[in-house]
Order: sequence, then C-alpha cells, then structure tokens
Amino acid sequence: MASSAALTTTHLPRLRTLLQDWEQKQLALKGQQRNGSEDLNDSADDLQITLGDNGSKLSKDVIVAFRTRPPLKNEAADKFKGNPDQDAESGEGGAETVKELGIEFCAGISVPNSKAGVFIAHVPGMKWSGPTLAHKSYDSDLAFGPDVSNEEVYQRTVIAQDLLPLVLSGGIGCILAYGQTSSGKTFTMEGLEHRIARDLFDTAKSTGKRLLSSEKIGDADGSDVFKVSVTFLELLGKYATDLVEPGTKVDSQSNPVRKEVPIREDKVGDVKPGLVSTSINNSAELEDLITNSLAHRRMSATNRNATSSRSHALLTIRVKNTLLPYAEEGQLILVDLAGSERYEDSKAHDKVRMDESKENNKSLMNLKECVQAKAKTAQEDGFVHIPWRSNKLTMLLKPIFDIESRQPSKTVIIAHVSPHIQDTVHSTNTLSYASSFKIAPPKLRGPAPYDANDPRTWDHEHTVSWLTDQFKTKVLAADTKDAERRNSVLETLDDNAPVELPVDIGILCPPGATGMYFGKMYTIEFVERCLNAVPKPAEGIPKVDSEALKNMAQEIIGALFYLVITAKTKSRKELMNSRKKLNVEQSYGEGARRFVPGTNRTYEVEVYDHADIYDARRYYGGEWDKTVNNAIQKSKDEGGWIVEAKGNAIKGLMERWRAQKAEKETMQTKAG
Ligand SMILES: Nc1ncnc2c1ncn2[C@@H]1O[C@H](COP(=O)(O)OP(=O)(O)OP(=O)(O)O)[C@@H](O)[C@H]1O
Repeated sequence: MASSAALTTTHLPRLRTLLQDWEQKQLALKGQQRNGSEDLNDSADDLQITLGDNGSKLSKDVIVAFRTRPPLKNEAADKFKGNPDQDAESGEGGAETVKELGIEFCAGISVPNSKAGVFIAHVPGMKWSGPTLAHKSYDSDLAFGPDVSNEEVYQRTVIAQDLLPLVLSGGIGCILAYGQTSSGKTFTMEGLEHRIARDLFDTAKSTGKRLLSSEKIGDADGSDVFKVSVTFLELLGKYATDLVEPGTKVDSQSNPVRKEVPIREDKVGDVKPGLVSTSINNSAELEDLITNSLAHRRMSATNRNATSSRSHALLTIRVKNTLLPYAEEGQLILVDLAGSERYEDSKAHDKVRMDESKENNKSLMNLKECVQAKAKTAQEDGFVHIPWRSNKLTMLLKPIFDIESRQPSKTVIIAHVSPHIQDTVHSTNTLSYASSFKIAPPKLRGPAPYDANDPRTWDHEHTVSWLTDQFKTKVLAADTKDAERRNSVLETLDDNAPVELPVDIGILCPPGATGMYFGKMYTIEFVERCLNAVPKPAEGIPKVDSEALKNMAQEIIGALFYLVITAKTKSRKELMNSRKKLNVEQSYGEGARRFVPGTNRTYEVEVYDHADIYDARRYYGGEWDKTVNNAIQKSKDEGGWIVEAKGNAIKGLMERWRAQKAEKETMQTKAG
C-alpha cells in the first residue's frame, strides 16, 4: 500500500474518480434499500441515534467522538505540492498542476449521516495498475462532520452528557481533544471553553436556587452557593508551567519563559501542582482568563500548521458547594492535547522540538493506556490496572483515573482528523486510537447474592432497612450528645424504642430504589433528596434542623460509597488472586516479563504472576517507574541493550519484593 506521503498531484484525478465511484455505489445501495425495507432501516438508524446518545449518557464513563473540519482556503494546493522527482519525470509542475486541473480537494473522510458515530476513511494504495482506494469504517459514540458547528458539538457533548450538573454535584468531567496537528483541536476546545464560560454561572445559579429552596430558604437567588476557581497549566514535553502567569523573559524563539511547576503526588496521594488559582465570579471574568492564558500558550510552525500548539493545555475549573463545605470539589478538566505527529512530519524540527514531539507522543500513548483501562473498568467487575503514574500528563488527570476515588466522573474524548486524503494514514491512526475506547456498556447480569457489606447486592427492602438503621443510629447519637450536654441522667437508650426519623424513608427510597441506585448518586443529589423528604413535624418544628440533616445525609451517603468501594476492592483482590499466570504483556507491556540474559543477546522469558506484579508495583509506588526508567536511561547512555536492562531492573525489583514479603510472613508466623 502506498503511504499517503507518496501521493502526488499526478494521482489525484484517479483517486477522485475512485472516490466518486464509491459514493455512487453507496447511493445506489441506499436506493435499493429504499425500494425494499428502507423505511424500516432509516427509522432503525434514527432509533439507533437516539438510543446511542441516551445509552451513552446513562451508562458510560468514557464517550468517544470523532470530528473533521472543512478544508481551508488554499490548503489543498499546499498539501499537494507534488513529489518533485515524480513531477519532474512526468513533466508536471506540482502546485501549478493542481490549479491547471482545477483539483482543489480530495476527501479522505466521509461521514455517513444516517448512522450515529461512524467515520469512513478512504485509504489510498498503489498497485501495478495504478492508485487504489480502500474504505475503512470506524465507530464512535458521536460523529461530527465538517459542517457541524462548535455550538452543536457543545450541545451534544457538554450539555447532552450533563457535564455541568455533574461538576456542580461534586463529580469530575473531562474533555480531551486529540488528533494530528492542524486537525482542529484548538478550534474545538476554544469553542467549548467559551461556551462553558457562557453557561456555567447560569447553571450554577439555578442549581443553587434549587438547593436553597429544598432547605426552605425560598427567596435567595442561588448565585452565591457555588465558588468557582480556575487554573490553566501548560505541559511542554516534561516541563509544566502556569499559563496564567505572563512570563517576564523570552527565549530564543520569543516564547515567554516561565518557571517550572513541579508535578508530584503528595503524601495523601493528591496531585496538586502549585498553580495560581484564580477565583472567578462571572462569565466575563472566566472568558478573560481563558483568552489571556491562551495567548501565553507556546505555538510554533509545524509542517502542517503555521501556529501549531506544541504543548498540552489543561484548563481546570473547580467548583465548591458552600452549602456542603465538607463535600469534594467538582472539577471540569478541559485538555487541548499537543498535536500527534508522525516521525516523518516531525523530522524537519530541530533537536529540542524533536525531543518534545517524542515526549508528546509518549504521553499520548500513556494516555491511551489509561483511557482504555478506564473504559474497561465500567465493563469488568474485576481489576483493571490504570497506569496513571506513568507520566506527568496522566498524573495530572489522576482525578479521572483513580479507581478508588469516590467522585463520579465522565470523560469525553474528541478525536480530530484532517479532511484531506493526503492525511488519511494519520487519520486512520487517530481513528483507531480513539475507537479503541468505545467499549460496550456493562452487560446486564442476574442479581448477585445478598451481601450485607456490598450495597451493589441490596434489593429495595435491604436498602430501606439499611437507610432506616443509619438515620436511627445518627438520631440516637445526636440525642445522647444532647442529653450529655444538658447533664441529664440518661438511661441506656433502647434500640427498639420508636425513633422519630428526620426523613421519610418511603419518600427517600421509593419502590425500585436499591443500594446500587444510591451508590451511583452524587452526594449533593442525595442531600437534596433528604431535605425534600423531611416529614411534616407534629409540633411544627423539625426535630433535626437542616444543617444537621445535611451533615447526617453526607455521612450516610459517604458510608454507602465506602461500602461500595471496599466491596469492589475486595472482589478485585479475589479476582487477582484467582488469576494465575496471565498474559501480562497486555497489561504491563514487555516490562512485566523476567528477562534472563543469555548468549548473543538471546534471552529466556519467565512471566511473573499478574497479582504479584500488581502488588509489587503498589508497594513500590513511584520507585518502580524510577528504577526501571533509570536503568533504561543508563543502558541508553552506555549504548547497552535496553530490553535487557529493563528486564533486569524489573527482575531486581520483583526479587527484592519477594524477599521482603517472605521476611514479613516469617515474622508474622513467629508473632502469631
Ligand atoms: N470545524 C472547523 N471549521 C472551520 N475551521 C476550522 C475548524 N476546525 C479547525 N479549523 C481551522 O483549521 C486550522 C487548524 O485548526 P487548529 O489550530 O484548531 O488545529 P490543532 O489541531 O489545534 O493544531 P495543532 O495541534 O497544530 O495546534 C485553524 O485555522 C482553524 O481555525
């Protein structure tokens, strides 16, 4: 198959004819269907679109979208300058020929509009008889063709996926724009960022008003309920800086020089780079911050884009609910990723840019592993390792990748491709990169046997009884405290004595509501439901005031989340232990093997137990990657065999871990 790089203007007329033939065939096929069962088919397609959108909204943590842009003025002519050698042979004059032939554009991507989420890439090839064209179909959840506006993209991603309510409810929303340089990532992200700035404060105000009214604080307008703060970080290769800071000096390429912001995990496992966090009060302030920060982002020309973004840019909008001071902050993380570049495209760069490009591609590969693993966690009951510590980009995205986080999260990845046939090879890489995240929603399974410690197994009755117990315990505890405060001589509280509950459990937990139902609920939603389920008190004054009820509700839903996470972790561990020798390469790459060096660079391979490697990596934390990376670097510096060095480093870590484990077990046996 000819690479698209080998395409020249001389091939274009043939490719355009092949494309037209294919389009005609598609039309004819459609026509045949129309004469037959096509009404049914079309309505089935429409139905699929509707169900597809709703289905993803309800049950997916990762949503995949494709987008292609229109060809830009003069771009086709630039792209098809022609191959000087071939054009010389054929006596044709590159860009001139394009003009002469009146050929401006040949589509590399088609978007069949009656099907949700499908892009077809037209892949050129070469046979002895001349150019050929193959047509590959890729699936996503949402597909945006060249005529789709930023407003529609916003409506079908941010709005349809409820990202603003998710963030205002203490969840994490994340949008990642991925794709080749000049494919339209920045265009999309800026469009989304400005629309989010436009709508966030109105949505916050109406949510705040609703919350206040459930607390019976009727007239307040709700604008002060949420506090918004924003950070904007740029990651250039491994170098992170704060985009909010203007930078006082400039480098040789006239880019501002800003001080490096370290990215590490702190003692409690948070990754919080020391960025300037700006508190924002309204849409105009957020708009200004975005515009000013974007102006600080580093750009430079690539082969494809005169103002290419060389870095990843992460805009993080944090939202704190002042009515629930102990609840976690919601976060909306908007990531305009650096353009993915193929080696051929990056080789015109200087050494620094080549290294940056290498580092960018590496971080994009790590990101792929993490998003893929994240998409699978929703599907599998068992354990899926998410290697988010593998580089700074994925560390910054820890909130969406940390499987032990109690915050619900949703990630939308928008893969961008160029519309030109010249770029199809890169486009197919992008489309297969992103479509691998499209994982079917979890399969429906029969009910699991009841386990008092696993809310996922509770039916409605179990859930009612658990909630009743929880509120009862909290009320009794509050009564005891009250009595102690009043110094009254308290008789032993009778657990069986009727207790007046602060909420009507029947309203809070209507028929059909189960442990799983509450396990998926946002904290704020649960608190709101409790406030709305307060029974009319006999004496006109509620026994528990709304402040105390909010705290109770937060603690109860927190306890339920804790049970869910513990149960998940437990089943993960059991599953891990039951897995014997797995094909670890899938999860850890070749690093998971034990390499035993032999003669002439041959080696024997022994695979460690999957569970052991997982436990060892957890035990070592950052030291694991550091040790392995140091060994690789050393081997590179010394011109050694990297595979061997990596294998030996892992072997060393595993042997050390086993020895320590054995020692610990011996001590425990002696002690016990
Ligand atoms: N959907 C679109 N409609 C019209 N023009 C677009 C669209 N998408 C992108 N463009 C234009 O295409 C050009 C390249 O887009 P953009 O800079 O967003 O690409 P990019 O993927 O961010 O590139 P890089 O990775 O090099 O920064 C810009 O001039 C932009 O205005």
